[in-house]
Amino acid sequence: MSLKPVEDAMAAILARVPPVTAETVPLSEAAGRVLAAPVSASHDQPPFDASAMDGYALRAADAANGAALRVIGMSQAGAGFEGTLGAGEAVRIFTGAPVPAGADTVIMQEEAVREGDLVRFTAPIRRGHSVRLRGNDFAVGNELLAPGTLLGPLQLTVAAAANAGTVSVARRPSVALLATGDELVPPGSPLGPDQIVASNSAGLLPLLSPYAERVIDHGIAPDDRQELTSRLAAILADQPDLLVTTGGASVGEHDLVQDVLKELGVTLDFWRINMRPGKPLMFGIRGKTLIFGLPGNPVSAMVTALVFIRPALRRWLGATEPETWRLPLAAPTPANTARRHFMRARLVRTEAGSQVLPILETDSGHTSSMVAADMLIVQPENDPGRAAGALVEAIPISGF
Ligand SMILES: Nc1nc2c(c(=O)[nH]1)N[C@H]1C(S)=C(S)[C@@H](COP(=O)(O)OP(=O)(O)OC[C@H]3O[C@@H](n4cnc5c(N)ncnc54)[C@H](O)[C@@H]3O)O[C@H]1N2
Ligand code: MOO
Repeated sequence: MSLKPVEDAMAAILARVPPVTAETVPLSEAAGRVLAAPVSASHDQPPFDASAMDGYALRAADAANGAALRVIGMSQAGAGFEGTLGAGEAVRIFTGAPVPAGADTVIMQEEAVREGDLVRFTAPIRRGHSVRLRGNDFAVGNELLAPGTLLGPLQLTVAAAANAGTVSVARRPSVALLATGDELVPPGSPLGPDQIVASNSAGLLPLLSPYAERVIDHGIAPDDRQELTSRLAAILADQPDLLVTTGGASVGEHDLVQDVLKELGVTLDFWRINMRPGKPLMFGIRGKTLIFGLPGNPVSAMVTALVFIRPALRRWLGATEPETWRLPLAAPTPANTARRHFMRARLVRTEAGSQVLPILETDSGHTSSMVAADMLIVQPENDPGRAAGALVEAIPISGF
């Protein structure tokens, strides 16, 4: 069977992702969610002309030639001056307080000399200075946050300033994980002969959680047709939005996942991708459940999850797909094979700026080389290898 190009596999997966559905959540629970509808301003911000400094509000023309002004009252944040400021008058004012009617300028107190009821200014008066005009931040009706925006600390601050008590966000999918393999034991178990510690789900769970309503780890199923069938049938009966299996994806007699999934009614879209690591990725669908059968090798499982599942989940949430990075190589890359290589790499700081350092380990079972990796260099099919300094495409591993 020929290998499917990475782009075709991605397109086939994205075509199966359902349209965004929205739900309303309180702002206090919206961190990490993706907006499904815009957040627009329901009031002007600031809602009134406000002072940017502690000092005095006045009419610039009155104090232009060093004249003393009479202080007739006070304007505090939350309790503005009621009257209108007239010729030759000033109002003591504090940061955030409404600028009184009649005033056009605020002078900070460091540039003022107070003598009883009078105040004079020691610096040139600049009309309009230190006044935040009503609506200068945003005005009623302005769209402040677009659908697809990930709500982080800065975005939530703006949403709160816009007086949004609730926001409309994308419903998140439920995800089920299942590791397969007779040799696997959970982390922390005594290791018997021929056994391997199951590590894939430990990484997939935190990788997928930011996008998911919940990720349920269903543990380990053995390479036994009957047992695997009943475990997968039980998981599919719950109709998770996504089922992610690892292992058993290849061609050996014990690689049963594909057969069992088919028997359980999964329509297989494809199997085997023109990439390394991760060639034996399976993708299929059953009812509303999208099924990703990841290879068992831990690096392959991580890479296929980063390259395919993460963009699928971003699409699910309507989140803006980030651009890949283009960075200069900190060291040369070797020639590639005919399969696209997602090469472990590390972002390094040099005097010339940020660069990406390839990690030359290519064994897809080699987990310790992943520790230093925070990027994947995307090396094209048949790439002849590049010299240090050449610009290459890279995908950051962390981040949404
Ligand atoms: N004759 C061929 N053999 C293989 C091919 C091939 O095309 N022809 N492809 C190779 C490639 S590429 C990969 S990748 C692997 C994928 O194999 P499977 O998905 O069937 O994975 P397993 O055989 O079950 O396991 C592979 C490896 O990973 C370990 N493993 C499995 N699950 C876990 C887990 N949850 N945590 C940690 N480690 C895990 C397992 O013990 C094996 O060492 O197939 C090649 N073979
Ligand atoms: O495609 Mo496999 O992941 O190279 O070992």
